Amino acid sequence: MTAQTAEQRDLTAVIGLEVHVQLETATKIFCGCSTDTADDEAPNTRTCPVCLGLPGALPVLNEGAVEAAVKVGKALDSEIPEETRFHRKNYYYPDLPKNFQITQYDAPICDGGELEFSVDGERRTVGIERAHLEEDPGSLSHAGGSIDTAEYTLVDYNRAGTPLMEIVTEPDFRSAAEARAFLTKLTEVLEYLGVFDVTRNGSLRVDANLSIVERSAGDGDIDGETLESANRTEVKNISSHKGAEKALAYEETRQKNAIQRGREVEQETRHWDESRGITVSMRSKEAEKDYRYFREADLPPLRVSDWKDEIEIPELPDARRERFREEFGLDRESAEKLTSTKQVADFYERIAGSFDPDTAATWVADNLLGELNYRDMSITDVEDRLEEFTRLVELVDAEEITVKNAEEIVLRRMLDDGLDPDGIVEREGLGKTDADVVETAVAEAIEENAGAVEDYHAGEDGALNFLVGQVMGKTQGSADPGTVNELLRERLDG
Ligand SMILES: Nc1ncnc2c1ncn2[C@@H]1O[C@H](COP(=O)(O)OP(=O)(O)OP(=O)(O)O)[C@@H](O)[C@H]1O
Ligand SMILES: [Mg+2]
Ligand SMILES: [Mg+2]
Repeated sequence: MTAQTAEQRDLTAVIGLEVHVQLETATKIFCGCSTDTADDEAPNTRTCPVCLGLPGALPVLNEGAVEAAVKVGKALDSEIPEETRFHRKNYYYPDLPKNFQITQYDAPICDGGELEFSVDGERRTVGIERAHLEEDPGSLSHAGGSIDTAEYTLVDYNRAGTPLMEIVTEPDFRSAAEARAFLTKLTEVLEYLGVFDVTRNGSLRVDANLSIVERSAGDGDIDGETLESANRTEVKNISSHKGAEKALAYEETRQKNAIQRGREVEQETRHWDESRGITVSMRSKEAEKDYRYFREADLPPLRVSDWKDEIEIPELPDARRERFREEFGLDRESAEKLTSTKQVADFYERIAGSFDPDTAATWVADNLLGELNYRDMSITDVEDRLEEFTRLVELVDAEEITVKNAEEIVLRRMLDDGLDPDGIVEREGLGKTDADVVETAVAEAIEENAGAVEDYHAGEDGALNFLVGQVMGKTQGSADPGTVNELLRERLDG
């Protein structure tokens, strides 16, 4: 065998993701238990014989979960087959009281599809293999926090039976950054659909698959056979986009190192240890036959054929972005900011009509989102105050208050104290002062500051600013600095 140096070998990371997302429904997928979590909820309280897997209890499919799944399928350009079925996936683990999970196998509700996303300014498309419905198992808490060192583990079935969708991508990603950019886009789309809440704890969990394949020089795409035969690792249960990116970057380095040292990468399931920033081996990868899939006889096949056409989805982020650019003449950056969530886009769109779109964009994208972000608030916290916010922009637009006061005083007070803009303007005396009050202040400033006037005529730069400052002081900051500037020049030069 000829020895090749590491530099000569063209090693490429191949990545595919399985993304489990929690669908927003009021009740669980196969029973009437609530999905509403509270911070102080006691373990094992939102449970019933069905989600506890007691003998004889029968599942009943939640219509809302099916509707949400069809929406996801439409957004991902999947085919939604006439008939879809449920299967039992058998495994023995304490998070699963029935010892099987009801999931879908050979007839998932969404077949195929794709999603476009951007990474470093470039457009990419990833194939979707399938997306299916399933129930979430219970949650385990490992004493001390880490699965591999815990002395004991507690189990809570409140989560058991929460509706999940598993969205499986083709192995189309070639870097951890791409995988992360896809997750960002997917989350955005799911939120637009109104089927997903990113702020809910544990609402998204990723299994990240990675293998390293070697390309001979000049090879284009990697062929199917190479992908099949490559040993991949699956890092299970990563709970954030950033975690997925880091775990994949770690795996890429680890596997490349192994290959370059002439070692085989083992096909296995690994665990992402967030605190140590490493992946650790859990078990050899289970093969499909280990699960002994068989039909779930307690649930009849599901036909969505007549119903699926009636299920509508809203305009999705890419389309809305394009429309905002065309309709409101926004630049790419503003359009992106203003469509980052459906709620922001709706908010903007509702006020954009009343003003110049650029003014509205600055107020929503820069001022409002900036101040909200600083306070750890989101647009949903002010959604019902749209009228007040519109009034604020109106006050600025009509030059009744200065931009500076609007940004630094009125907006902040609105958010901190919940007051309305007119009330704040009144209380703080921020209304722009009458023209003659400003005139008088200008006249006084000139009279009282002979030195500065002399400096001004001598061409000294700071003198005018000094005089502007004097006038602003006399009017308690309520005069418009631009106007003051002009008035002073007129008087001094005239
Ligand atoms: N060579 C490869 N390298 C990296 N990822 C791959 C490779 N081949 C397939 N994958 C990815 O592995 C994932 C397989 O997911 P799938 O749910 O079909 O099976 P699984 O992981 O065996 O099942 P389970 O749901 O029980 O974990 C897909 O995201 C796919 O893109
Ligand atoms: Mg899977
Ligand atoms: Mg998997």
